[in-house]
Amino acid sequence: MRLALIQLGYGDDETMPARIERVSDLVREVVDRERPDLVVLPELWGPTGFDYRKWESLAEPLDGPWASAMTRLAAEVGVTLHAGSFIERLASPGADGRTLANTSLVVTADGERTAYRKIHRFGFGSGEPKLLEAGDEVVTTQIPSGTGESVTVGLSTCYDLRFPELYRRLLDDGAELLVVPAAWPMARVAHWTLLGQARAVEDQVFVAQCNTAGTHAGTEMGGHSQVVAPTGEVLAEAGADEEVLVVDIDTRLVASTRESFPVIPDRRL
Ligand SMILES: O=C(O)CCC(=O)C(=O)O
Repeated sequence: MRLALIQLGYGDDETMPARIERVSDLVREVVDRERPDLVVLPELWGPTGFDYRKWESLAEPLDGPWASAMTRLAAEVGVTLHAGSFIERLASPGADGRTLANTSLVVTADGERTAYRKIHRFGFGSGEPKLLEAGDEVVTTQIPSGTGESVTVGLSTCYDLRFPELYRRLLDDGAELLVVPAAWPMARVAHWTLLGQARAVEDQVFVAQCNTAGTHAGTEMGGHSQVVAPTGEVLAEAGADEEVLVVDIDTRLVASTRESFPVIPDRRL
């Protein structure tokens, strides 16, 4: 299965429609050149990651312009697209009384869509916890692997990576590949790479982490997207700038790693 991770860089002066155009062209180019089975984009790249002052005005429902553009793009280029996340406007207030969520979206070429609402909100009281509703559903989805079989993909977003119990739930739900879009700052990028490798080793799964590059809202993003094998081997790692990573993974390695080093059955719950 071939993965393409687009580690997008941006600043403060690009509008959301202009960025959607630019990203669509990047997706078209990589699909044309590399024929991946899955393309991954970062967290909140449309409404500008950390710039939460823009979120209210750029929020939209699941059938809004961003999600519709991503659905059309996946169909046009014939690929499964993990479009990263956007600010979703919910139909009614959730348990915390908020009407916005940080929602990831996976779209297949034939228009099947899976949404995941970020469970762990980042911001220590401000930003996400103040503005967004938390997701309460652990989500996996089946995507075509390119060999005629399907792969179970576990969904999570950025700060979720610090909470291993979520990934145990995804493991128990059959995840073979964990995809993590992010807007993770440079200041803690060492945690980003370390935690991704830890999740791969402890759950014996592939981990594909797609971060943001550039500086926006005064925060330098960390880049260093990576793909990690169930053995812990880092198969590819990006630098700090905008970059596209293309990596072939053999999903049979999940079963063979678990068979040759059967640590998971030794869990004591
Ligand atoms: O946990 C971190 O250090 C960064 C998390 C983050 O930036 C996010 O979830 O948006």
